[in-house]
Amino acid sequence: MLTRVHRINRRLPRPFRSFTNASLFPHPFRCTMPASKPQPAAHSKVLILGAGNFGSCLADHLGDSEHQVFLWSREASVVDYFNLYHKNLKYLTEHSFSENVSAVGPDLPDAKFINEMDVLLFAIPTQFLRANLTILNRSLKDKAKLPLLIFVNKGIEIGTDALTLEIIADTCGADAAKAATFISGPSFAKEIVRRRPTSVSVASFTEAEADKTSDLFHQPHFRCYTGSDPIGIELSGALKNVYAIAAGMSDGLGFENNTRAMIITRGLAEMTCIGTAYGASPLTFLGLAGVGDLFLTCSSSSSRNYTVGYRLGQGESLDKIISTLGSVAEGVSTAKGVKRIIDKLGVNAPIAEKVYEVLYCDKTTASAVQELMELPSSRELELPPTAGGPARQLMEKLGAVQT
Ligand SMILES: NC(=O)c1ccc[n+]([C@@H]2O[C@H](COP(=O)([O-])OP(=O)(O)OC[C@H]3O[C@@H](n4cnc5c(N)ncnc54)[C@H](O)[C@@H]3O)[C@@H](O)[C@H]2O)c1
Ligand SMILES: O=P(O)(O)OC[C@H](O)CO
Repeated sequence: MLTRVHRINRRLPRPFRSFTNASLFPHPFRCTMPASKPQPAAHSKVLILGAGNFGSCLADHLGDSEHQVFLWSREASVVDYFNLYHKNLKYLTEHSFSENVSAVGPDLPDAKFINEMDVLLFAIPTQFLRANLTILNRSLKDKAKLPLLIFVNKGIEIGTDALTLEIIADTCGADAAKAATFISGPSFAKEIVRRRPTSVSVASFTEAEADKTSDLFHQPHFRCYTGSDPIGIELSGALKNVYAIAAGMSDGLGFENNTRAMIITRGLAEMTCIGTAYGASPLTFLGLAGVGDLFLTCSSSSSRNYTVGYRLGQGESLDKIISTLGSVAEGVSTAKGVKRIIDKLGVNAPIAEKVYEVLYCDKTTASAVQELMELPSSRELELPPTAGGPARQLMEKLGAVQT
């Protein structure tokens, strides 16, 4: 049954198989050649780095699809407990994991182990990715035969304002970044382990790599839609976290449905303007990773970013919220990078600005909302006239040739 779904997908004409913006918004950097070693038809060996909520749920999903999955945790207690009970000591604690998943760690696996893998999947929060990739790169000797590289984090690095593509290029080289694939979209871990119908965007500059990732993950309860705008997909995932904080703040202050709908819709307009000025396709923000994930996280207390905002709106301090959340809320650190990016691009993004001011400039949530509501009237939808500076710089760093 599952294999049949894959076959049907592969037979469809290309326009129906994948969402690609190439004709409308030609990305001059698309690569068509496969870059990672050939993937086995079944029983791939997958190393998932990061045994938090999302790494664990994806390990379970791939284990259920008969892949051989190794889940790396940097905590010895999590590794031992998992291998004894097939449960995660800290995250999704009620769930019994697939027998095809075993835990490894706390040290990062050695070069021999890494090179036996068909797939490396990174589910590490953005701020810790650079350090881990730097160590791991020492094991990736043969750059012509890399494992398939998949990234699921949704954030912007503090200090550098780097997207994950740039972190990969800095640590593992331009070819690894061009081959990297990104999964993003409305996907709460706790629903994926219960096999609730879910869909995600999968993007890479290298079409064949996005197809491989889609093939690996696609199941009747977990649909993948491929695309070729990884910059837009990355920005979507990072930015929606900031707007989820704003929506949570509004609810925490006691505002109701009209206000949340306003934040979601104006948030989408801001995200699209920021992305377009950055050099992404505006259409990407209408996909699962954009508006899909924005809807999800702005309207559910299951979202950690929404929860941070809600508790701020209720009057709790950021320090207390972070120290008791028990899990990462990427929007808190990402708000810093977003503020610098919008300043540099000269994009009007008042909601993102106010979130930054509440988090880092001691502005109260009530005055942030009041200031937003007192802004003069403006045109509703206007994309920035110039596009692409940061994306062009990033692609120059990748040494990507025009095709
Ligand atoms: N939870 C979700 O539903 C979900 C869905 C999609 C994407 N994501 C994204 O996936 C990423 C991970 O999120 P999560 O929900 O698994 O977070 P989490 O808070 O549940 O887990 C974080 C994991 O990172 C590990 N970690 C912390 N510091 C580390 C370090 N210095 N080096 C290596 N590992 C370290 C922790 O041990 C833990 O295993 C985030 O970018 C998040 O935005 C999460
Ligand atoms: O809990 P959040 O806010 O980090 O959201 C998790 C995922 O990004 C939802 O797609």
